[in-house]
Amino acid sequence: MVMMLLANLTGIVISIFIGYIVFRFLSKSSLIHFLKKWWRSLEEKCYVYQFYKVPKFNEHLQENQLHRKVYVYLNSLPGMEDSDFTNLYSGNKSAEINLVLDSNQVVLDDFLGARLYWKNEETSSRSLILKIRKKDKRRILVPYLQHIHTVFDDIEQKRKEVRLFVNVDTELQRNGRWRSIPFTHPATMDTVVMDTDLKNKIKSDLENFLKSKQYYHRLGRVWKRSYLLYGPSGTGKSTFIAAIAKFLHYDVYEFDLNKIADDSDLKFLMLQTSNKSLIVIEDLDRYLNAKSTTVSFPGISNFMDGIFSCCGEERVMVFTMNSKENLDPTIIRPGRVDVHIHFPLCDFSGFKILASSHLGLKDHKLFPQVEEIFQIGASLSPAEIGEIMISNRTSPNRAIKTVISALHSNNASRVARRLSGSVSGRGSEELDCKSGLFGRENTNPMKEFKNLYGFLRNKSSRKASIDFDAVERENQNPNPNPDPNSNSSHQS
Ligand SMILES: Nc1ncnc2c1ncn2[C@@H]1O[C@H](COP(=O)(O)OP(=O)(O)OP(=O)(O)O)[C@@H](O)[C@H]1O
Ligand SMILES: [Mg+2]
Repeated sequence: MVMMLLANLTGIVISIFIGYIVFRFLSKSSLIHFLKKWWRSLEEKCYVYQFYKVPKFNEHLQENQLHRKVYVYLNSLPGMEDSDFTNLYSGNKSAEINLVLDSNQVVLDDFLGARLYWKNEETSSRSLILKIRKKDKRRILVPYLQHIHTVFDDIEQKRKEVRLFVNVDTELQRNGRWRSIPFTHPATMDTVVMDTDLKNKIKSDLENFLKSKQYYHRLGRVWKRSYLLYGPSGTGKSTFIAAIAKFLHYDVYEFDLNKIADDSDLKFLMLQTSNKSLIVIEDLDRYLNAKSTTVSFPGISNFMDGIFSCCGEERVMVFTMNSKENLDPTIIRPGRVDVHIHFPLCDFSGFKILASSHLGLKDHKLFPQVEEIFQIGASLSPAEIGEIMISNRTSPNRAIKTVISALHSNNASRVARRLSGSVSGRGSEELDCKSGLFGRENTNPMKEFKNLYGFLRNKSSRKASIDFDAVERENQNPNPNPDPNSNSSHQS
């Protein structure tokens, strides 16, 4: 009995083993590929198909834009990589390789549960032929073509060179008021030192904005999103603007308010900006707090509200400030500024990120000493710490020692000022923040947020903060017909 059981068991184990070997052989050999192909062609024979032709040229021999869009779309499909045969071309950037359809190549695509077949017919008249099951046609054809348009727009946007536009004086306007150069700033979202959660929140906020066209239109709102970056000098605000531009592949229009004659000039310049662009005003606080201003307060408010953008949309506005205090709070009210992002001076975790990126150090025997001095309140801006590390990059030991002594002297002058009472006035504290010598120990972010919206979402006074208050409110009063593409719930 036992012998029989053992024999059966051995038989089962041997059959499993043989089955496994056969399966491995089939999956590695071309047989499985042929079986799949045979099954697919059998399946195809069971359905009735509809064909659509997208010719490369129209009857006037002009290029059919739809052909171009579909062609670009097809070349981007993951199915291209699985094709039996395709062309490889080098791209514009070095080391970039593109997969390009070959003549008569067939590519498969899936959309909303339907399978679509495209053939690149390069006979006398070059065309792309779409084959689609008749039963799926009515359901998916229109959304599928819209999907191709959207993907094409995205690809084009990513390919195009990002440019930086700056406005010139009214006297120099013979060639237009905007001058542009390629925007080659090396900063990216990865290189900016910032709390990782906060960075991810900002990235998904930007991505959601891009997907929310219908939602904004249904609400009758200008499709724009405004960010306020505030914090002491050298904390990465301008660098972050470059990172946003790269992330979105948007051109940057930097408005220099000092070169703008009046409100209507500001309006004129705004009308000359293009869609899908980043509108930037740096140091807005300094301009608003200055005595002589050519552009009025309502002029700037209207600009921030986006009501000037009568003819364009999809704009991201970014304003930078060293401090939100001393400002008329209406200038940064929700709707006018959607997201507030604080750029703090360095803390120990920021220091560690800088040490890792600038010196390649994950840990060091002097780190506990650095942590200790951060804990007693000393601080420097990422710009200052980064600079010390760059100039001492050949000797990480020396770099950290220099950071420690810079932190010590920062702490000593901070204590001396406190004793002499000179930090009691907020104005002088701002000045110190600009030179990067002082922390924000007197600036309570909780108070700032409460003052503005009666609301706080800040992990610690040293950590960068983001205020999604406006979005929260949208979530609390959701639109009865929310846009399926719009997703702001992640921000809560
Ligand atoms: N958070 C950061 N991440 C990465 N680099 C930073 C950061 N902060 C500062 N730096 C570096 O310090 C230098 C100055 O930064 P940046 O000009 O962005 O500061 P800022 O906040 O705009 O200052 P300001 O208020 O004076 O305009 C840049 O070279 C940048 O690379
Ligand atoms: Mg700056």
